[in-house]
Amino acid sequence: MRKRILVTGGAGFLGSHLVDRLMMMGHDVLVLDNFFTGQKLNVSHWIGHPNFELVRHDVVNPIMIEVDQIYHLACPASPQHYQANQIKTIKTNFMGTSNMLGLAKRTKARFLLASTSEVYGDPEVSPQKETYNGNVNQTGPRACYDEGKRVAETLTYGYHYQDSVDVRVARIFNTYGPRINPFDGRVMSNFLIQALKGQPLTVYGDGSQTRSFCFIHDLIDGMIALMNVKDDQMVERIVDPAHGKMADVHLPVNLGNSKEFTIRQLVDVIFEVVDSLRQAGEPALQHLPVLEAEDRVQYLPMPVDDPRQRRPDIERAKTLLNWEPKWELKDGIKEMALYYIQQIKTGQL
Ligand SMILES: O=C(O)[C@H]1O[C@H](OP(=O)(O)OP(=O)(O)OC[C@H]2O[C@@H](n3ccc(=O)[nH]c3=O)[C@H](O)[C@@H]2O)[C@H](O)[C@@H](O)[C@@H]1O
Repeated sequence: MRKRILVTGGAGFLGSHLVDRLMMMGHDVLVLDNFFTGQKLNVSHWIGHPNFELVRHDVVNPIMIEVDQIYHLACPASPQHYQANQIKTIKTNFMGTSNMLGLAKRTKARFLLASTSEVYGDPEVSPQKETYNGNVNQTGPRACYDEGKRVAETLTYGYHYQDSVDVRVARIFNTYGPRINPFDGRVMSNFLIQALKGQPLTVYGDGSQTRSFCFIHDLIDGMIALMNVKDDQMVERIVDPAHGKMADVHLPVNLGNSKEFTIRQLVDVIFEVVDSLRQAGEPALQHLPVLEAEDRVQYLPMPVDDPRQRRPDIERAKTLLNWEPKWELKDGIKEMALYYIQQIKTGQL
């Protein structure tokens, strides 16, 4: 059924892929973005389409519109970007989420919060289940994002229990793919650009920290499935971590790939992909330098509070949504490399 769907942060990396899919499903899509990290170019192919609307708007300010569903993604996601203006990051998560939940309440729209694995902080358990309450440093440099998303979750459940807003919370783990800004600062874009340009890969710490990388198309499948699953299925009868007794709990859902890699292992996969593209004769790479094996990695200090390990337990998503990631890391990295190669060819990089 055709719906009117709002995507906040819809010109960003995740948002624009979500918009593509919703548009292709035939929905009316309204994008709000303040273009702090989002880019018009990510959605420019929809401009002029009768089902599509793009509005420059900061979710910190309320907006009055009529919608059936809200995907609330607006917030810078790269540690470099969200730490650049910590107050703004907290405001975006607190005030922005409050405004969008107010809108959901008024319009009776279903609301999906794009939360994050960062709510688990530097986890002491692996893999991380939705019932794990996390280990977050609330005064550290990442707190603006981690605590911001935690309070966004709290607000979401507040509106659910108090005002019966139909909500879903997706805890999104590291996601990668085409359209991540090459200067985003996160590991996948940094490493790929460096490998393509023949620069040393900047490994923070000794590279033994782990992450689990989900390809964008898998993630979007999961988000849409979560938005459209029946409300009564969201509730699970479990031992409630809040008081240790059996209770019906409306839980968030981890969305991510459960295959875990050390950052050193990621370096190897990146080189495997880029070297094979070079060997296949990719013309854009022929004039770029290639480093000797011993010069290919540069070790830099570990950022403060950088989580040592991260891997989602996705059993809940598998059962509830009949969903699991399909893309292999190597294949996803190749797609992303081809996207940057196109930018190199057109002189944008
Ligand atoms: O995706 C998630 O679950 C969340 O985690 C990410 O944070 P982080 O995992 O630290 O993302 P990156 O900046 O990509 O770093 C991943 C790992 O690679 C390392 N890294 C990063 C960049 C680099 O050049 N070199 C490097 O070794 C970092 O120290 C970290 O251990 C981002 O904060 C969010 O996009 C997101 O909500």
